[in-house]
Amino acid sequence: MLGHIHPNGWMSLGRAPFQANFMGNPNGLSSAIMASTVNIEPQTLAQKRGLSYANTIKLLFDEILNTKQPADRVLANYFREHKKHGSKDRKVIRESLFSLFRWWGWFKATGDHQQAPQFFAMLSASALIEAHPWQDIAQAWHELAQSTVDYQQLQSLSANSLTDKLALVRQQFPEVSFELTDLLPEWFWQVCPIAPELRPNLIEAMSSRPPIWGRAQGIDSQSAVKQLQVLKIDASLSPYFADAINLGTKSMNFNEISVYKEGKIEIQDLASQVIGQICAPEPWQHWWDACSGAGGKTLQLRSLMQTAATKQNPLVGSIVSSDIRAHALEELSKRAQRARFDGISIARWRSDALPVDANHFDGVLVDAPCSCTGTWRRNPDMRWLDSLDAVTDKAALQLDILSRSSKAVKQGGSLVYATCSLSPVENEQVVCAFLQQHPEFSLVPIRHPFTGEQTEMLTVWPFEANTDGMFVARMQRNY
Ligand SMILES: C[S@@+](CC[C@H](N)C(=O)[O-])C[C@H]1O[C@@H](n2cnc3c(N)ncnc32)[C@H](O)[C@@H]1O
Repeated sequence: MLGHIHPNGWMSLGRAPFQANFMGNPNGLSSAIMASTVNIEPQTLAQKRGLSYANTIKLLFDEILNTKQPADRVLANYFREHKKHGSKDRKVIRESLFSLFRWWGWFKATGDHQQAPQFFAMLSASALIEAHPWQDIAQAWHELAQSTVDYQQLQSLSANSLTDKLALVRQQFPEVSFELTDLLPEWFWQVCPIAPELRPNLIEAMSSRPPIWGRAQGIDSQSAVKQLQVLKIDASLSPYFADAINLGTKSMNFNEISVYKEGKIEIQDLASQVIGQICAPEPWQHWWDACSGAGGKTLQLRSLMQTAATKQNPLVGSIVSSDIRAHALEELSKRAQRARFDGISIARWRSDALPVDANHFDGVLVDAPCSCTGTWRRNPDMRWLDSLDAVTDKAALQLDILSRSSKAVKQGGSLVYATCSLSPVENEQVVCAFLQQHPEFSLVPIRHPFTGEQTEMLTVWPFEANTDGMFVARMQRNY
């Protein structure tokens, strides 16, 4: 039986000139996509491999766009079901897929990606823009795209800065007009009114991956860095916080790293570490992490308390961690055990009623659920899967969680509100609405740890120290 050839060049399975090797049965993915292959006869080994990769990436790319499920999740499911992909295959598939989303703001203007040559052109452009090491595959994609643009010439262009990348994409698709602002969705600019002169910095940061940031706990950061360097991990100290460690940009399996397995380092973005630093808990204080999730900030708070403890100022304080998700709290317990932290207890939110005592805590941290626009650098697909609602639909919940949690703060205590959103809708506006309804609280000025600037509410921009984006405001209960 002959396969059905679509006019766009992708072809349902059957007898095809070349049938891409799907390397297994992609259970859970849409069968229409699963069946797609391409009606192009590859000539070289690189083209055959390029075609095979392209089919897998196309299948995943469409699945993510169609179902709006995060790329990370779709990819994890796919690899769980397709064990025969080696680590190199996984890397090419993963990095290429993420690149497509990172540059989708440009690529979507280049034509219909359902057309096979168009999809190959996007893949080769993304590999060139990001200078991926598999240039033989990138060249094969360029050949399969049947582009008339000279590949060697494209390859000779620099791709270091975002302006270089823009020049490169303009060369590859001379008939299309591209702008830097296209790289983030139009609706984002409506809810993130950053000063126009800072826009290019923000776009550049959002179009690249930040390094992996870690935090030393119960170990001196210098000795943690040394142990990591022995394992050939590109680790270095950060100029901002004594416990922060830059782990470089290469992905690694932390479960093979002893300092991690022993709980001596935790993975935590540097912007997220700002929140614990702003909380600055004293060893004798009692803190409540009201939206603790799996405990990234609980562990940081405990570590900071431990580090600050002295004979005169002993570690007698505690942390209570709460979330609505039981599974996240279980994960938190495991992480606390791994770090051998005591003084942390769990109180799950089971209803709107406070799961802890009112008027009790020296400090309450509300790391509220939000749109997560500040983490788009690590999840470039989310900017295209979400819409304006992702930013505008949570303000009422955020204000509600903040108001309910504030009841646990004792007089003279601190209330810290944080999000990983870059929008005032989820940040300043929520804090202002809260302060209007709660005159017993007032803002406490804070110092930006990266810029030194004094401010009342702080947005950590991804371009300041190569991090995610975060927001934080610290308040005090006066009566
Ligand atoms: C930004 S995440 C917290 C991340 C965490 N603090 C960390 O550092 O890893 C927000 C958390 O709020 C929780 N959450 C959502 N709705 C909530 C609610 N109504 N009350 C309490 N927590 C809620 C979510 O389950 C999620 O874990």
